[in-house]
Amino acid sequence: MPGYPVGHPPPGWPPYGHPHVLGYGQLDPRLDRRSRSRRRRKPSRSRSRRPRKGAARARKQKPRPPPSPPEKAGVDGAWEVSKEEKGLQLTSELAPPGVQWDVKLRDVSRRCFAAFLPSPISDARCREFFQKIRDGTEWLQPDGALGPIPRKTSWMVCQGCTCRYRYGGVEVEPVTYPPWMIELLGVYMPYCGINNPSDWPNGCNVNLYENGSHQVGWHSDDEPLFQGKFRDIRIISLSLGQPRRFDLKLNWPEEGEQPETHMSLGCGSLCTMEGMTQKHYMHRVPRESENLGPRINLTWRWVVQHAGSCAHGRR
Ligand SMILES: O=C(O)CCC(=O)C(=O)O
Ligand SMILES: [Fe+2]
Repeated sequence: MPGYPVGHPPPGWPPYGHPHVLGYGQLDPRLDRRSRSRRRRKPSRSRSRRPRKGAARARKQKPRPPPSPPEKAGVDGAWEVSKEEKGLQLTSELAPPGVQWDVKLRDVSRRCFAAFLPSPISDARCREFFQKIRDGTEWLQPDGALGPIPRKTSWMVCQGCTCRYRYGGVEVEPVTYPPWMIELLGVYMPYCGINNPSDWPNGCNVNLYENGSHQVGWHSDDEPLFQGKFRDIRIISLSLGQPRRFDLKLNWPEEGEQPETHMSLGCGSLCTMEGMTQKHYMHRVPRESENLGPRINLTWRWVVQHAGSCAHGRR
């Protein structure tokens, strides 16, 4: 698909592997900004480099404002070269006729886009998926700098990928896509114009927000695995359960620009972040009133820079 990096599943796709949860963690979101691209500190000699099974490893991190703005690369003062020049096609353009994506963020100068699709499936089906995921995931709630992170989480990958997810001083072991993930991808990818399983996302961050106090602070999904600071990428997010607010914020707003974009992500809805959004924007799910019900969110991504030790990296 022009403009999009895609995963390359191994022979034997789709994977019906056994869930294999080893560990996961992330920076304490009470710091309210979770930049995941910080340099890692040297590991202390007395500690093993590998996280122990079933647990995540976290180190103290200090919040840091975004670095100074990058140089502009486009013409006539544009931040980036144009979408047309790059051949970037948006989900709203790739989706089949009749599927009405609402492009909520259209930042042409930065080649950043975010779109929303209300639930295309029935409430009953959404509830079924919610239960399958809630009961079929070994949820982890690792410690951040100030205690347990305020949500539960898992990092899932297509069969054969062994890439850990490292961000915010935390290293997370991968879990192979369980059968319900394959089912979900089969239902939702066609709404995004992705019809061939070999083009499906090969990684997914799964979060469980048990109530309104669960949240994720400002961050961007800019880890080297996805290369979102350097090229167009697409992240597709599915929300199930309690509707929650989702905010996007410009890193380097210019005079007169609206710095924030807000959405409400309801049960069964999809939301995308496309192009260079992980370079120019941060996003978050803010804390709300405690008595809100549970929500599950899946953010599908394409791992394009596999670890040297990963079989996918060696092919
Ligand atoms: O829950 C959401 O909608 C966003 C989750 C997120 O930003 C992430 O997993 O990186
Ligand atoms: Fe994110």
